[in-house]
Amino acid sequence: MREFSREIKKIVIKVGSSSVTHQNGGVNIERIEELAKEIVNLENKGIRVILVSSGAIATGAHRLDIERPRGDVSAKQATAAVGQVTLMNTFLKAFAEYGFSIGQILLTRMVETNKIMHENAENTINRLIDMGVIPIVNENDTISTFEINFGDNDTLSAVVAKLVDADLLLLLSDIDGLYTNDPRIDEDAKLISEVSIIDEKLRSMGKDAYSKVGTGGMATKINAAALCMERGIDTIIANSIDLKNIRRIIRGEDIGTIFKGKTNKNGEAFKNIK
Ligand SMILES: Nc1ncnc2c1ncn2[C@@H]1O[C@H](COP(=O)(O)OP(=O)(O)O)[C@@H](O)[C@H]1O
Ligand SMILES: N[C@@H](CCC(=O)OP(=O)(O)O)C(=O)O
Repeated sequence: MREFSREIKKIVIKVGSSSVTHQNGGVNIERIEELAKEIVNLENKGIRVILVSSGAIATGAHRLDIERPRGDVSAKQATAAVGQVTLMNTFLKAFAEYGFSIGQILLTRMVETNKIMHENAENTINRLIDMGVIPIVNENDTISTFEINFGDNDTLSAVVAKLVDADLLLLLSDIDGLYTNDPRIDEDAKLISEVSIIDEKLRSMGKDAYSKVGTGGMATKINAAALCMERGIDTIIANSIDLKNIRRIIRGEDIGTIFKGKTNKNGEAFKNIK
């Protein structure tokens, strides 16, 4: 069984585009319904959950019946604006099934560096949590072009985990975890169970996304884990294909790849350090 650096009371779960949409970009209703069920189950156990969901661009393109825009930034932004509505509508219905409300939070990475934005985002998310509402975060693609260019909701989810001082960041993707190489191109690649140091060798294993809908691949997930590690927050990358993985992971089962948060010399996880 796994030991976490902190007792798990608050977690950030990030789902990638490939987890909430089908290959053609259409919203994966079944997956979203299962996700809502798992999250509500955690909430009922007293574990607070903040969800970060990608998929706005993929969903928007499907809705508009256009190819997913690649290079054209304003086309991506407009497509995301359409898809975000469909995505949230699906989450709204899925959580309503269990009597839970959701709150939409659109952020940019600037919350990390801008003190006022940081405080406002922190206050809003914390207030939603206090109200028993599930915050659902995506990047604000209309005003932010950095993330949209790099497809990097992974880093944004780490920023959110730090912002709310989460005990765990769970990155759910279309793959079992970090392998020694992309297993879609290298059949000898091996799954790594635990990472305690992120060095150049490890970074070089994380390649770009192979799928049509995902962006950033493992490289951005390793970046996210590195940000959390510094704050003593564990990060786990696991497969969203079976969402019961969420409860298994929380039970301490050895699923996916864990990046262990740094601890101080007494072995205690760093906490409440800005
Ligand atoms: N070392 C690696 N281990 C596992 N997957 C990798 C690795 N390098 C690249 N990948 C690719 O990263 C993809 C996951 O990233 P991405 O498609 O961006 O997912 P998401 O949409 O969930 O953010 C995998 O499907 C795989 O093709
Ligand atoms: N804001 C964009 C995020 C794109 C993105 O980061 O995608 P992913 O690599 O699937 O997490 C969207 O919702 O489409």
